[in-house]
Amino acid sequence: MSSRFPTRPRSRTPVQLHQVTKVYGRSGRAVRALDELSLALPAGTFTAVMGPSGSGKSTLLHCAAGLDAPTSGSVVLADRPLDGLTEDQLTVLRRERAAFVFQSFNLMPTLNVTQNVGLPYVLAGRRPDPHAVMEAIERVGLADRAHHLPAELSGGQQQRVAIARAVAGGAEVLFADEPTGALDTATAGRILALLRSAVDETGQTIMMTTHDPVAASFADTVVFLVDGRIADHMTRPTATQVADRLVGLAARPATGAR
Ligand SMILES: Nc1ncnc2c1ncn2[C@@H]1O[C@H](COP(=O)(O)OP(=O)(O)OP(=O)(O)O)[C@@H](O)[C@H]1O
Repeated sequence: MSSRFPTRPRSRTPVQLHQVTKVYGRSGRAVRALDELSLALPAGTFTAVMGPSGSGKSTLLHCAAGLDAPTSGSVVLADRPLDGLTEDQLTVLRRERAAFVFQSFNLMPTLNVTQNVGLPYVLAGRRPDPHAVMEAIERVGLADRAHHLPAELSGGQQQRVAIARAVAGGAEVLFADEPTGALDTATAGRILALLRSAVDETGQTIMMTTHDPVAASFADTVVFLVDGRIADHMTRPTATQVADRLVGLAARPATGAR
């Protein structure tokens, strides 16, 4: 897949967060979703973010992707500090350097599957590469739905279109929030293998939240959040090790290790 995509100069550390705190709400009702969290993702790596419900996983992804602004601290995406960028500049940066697989799928309802997957090319002012688009659609198992509209697909199928689009577009960084949450085990395995190959074959950098130790085992590194802080890291994880670590974390308070 890689050879057909336009190559751009890539960052060596495309995602960087420095002492990021995110507080929602005010005074008595304030929630500290991220607490002075620092993290750097090297190019061409796959990182899974895990932790209990409410530990800050989605907030971390949103802040790292420039979809939400931290209360304090700084975020650098593809070598651009996000602080001080206008909303228009942020939109262009996200469009040119990042791709998103979020639970709100953001598929264009009037475009069919093929057109949705080719959309990053159109937004970048290029003609979609039909081979790359079709290959991505085949790899998420939707070749027989290529001309269907999103409304004619199940939720899990729509999610797979979003994944095909993110991979086919060749974005430098792919942010995925529970990308396999709505999928059966076999389809999830297929999608995770596709994400893994996007890292190994095209050098994409992936940051993915998940509750599933099997999904996390496809990553190079797992970051465990507790109360908005990084409580632990694991490299070259196996599903069993991840599951054991989650049980261990649930049994103790956050260490505050960062
Ligand atoms: N817009 C918001 N306004 C107020 N509080 C919020 C908002 N978004 C998130 N929070 C709070 O911030 C904390 C972290 O939420 P976040 O969605 O990042 O957690 P999560 O780890 O992704 O959870 P889950 O696994 O349940 O999806 C939670 O306590 C949540 O209630």
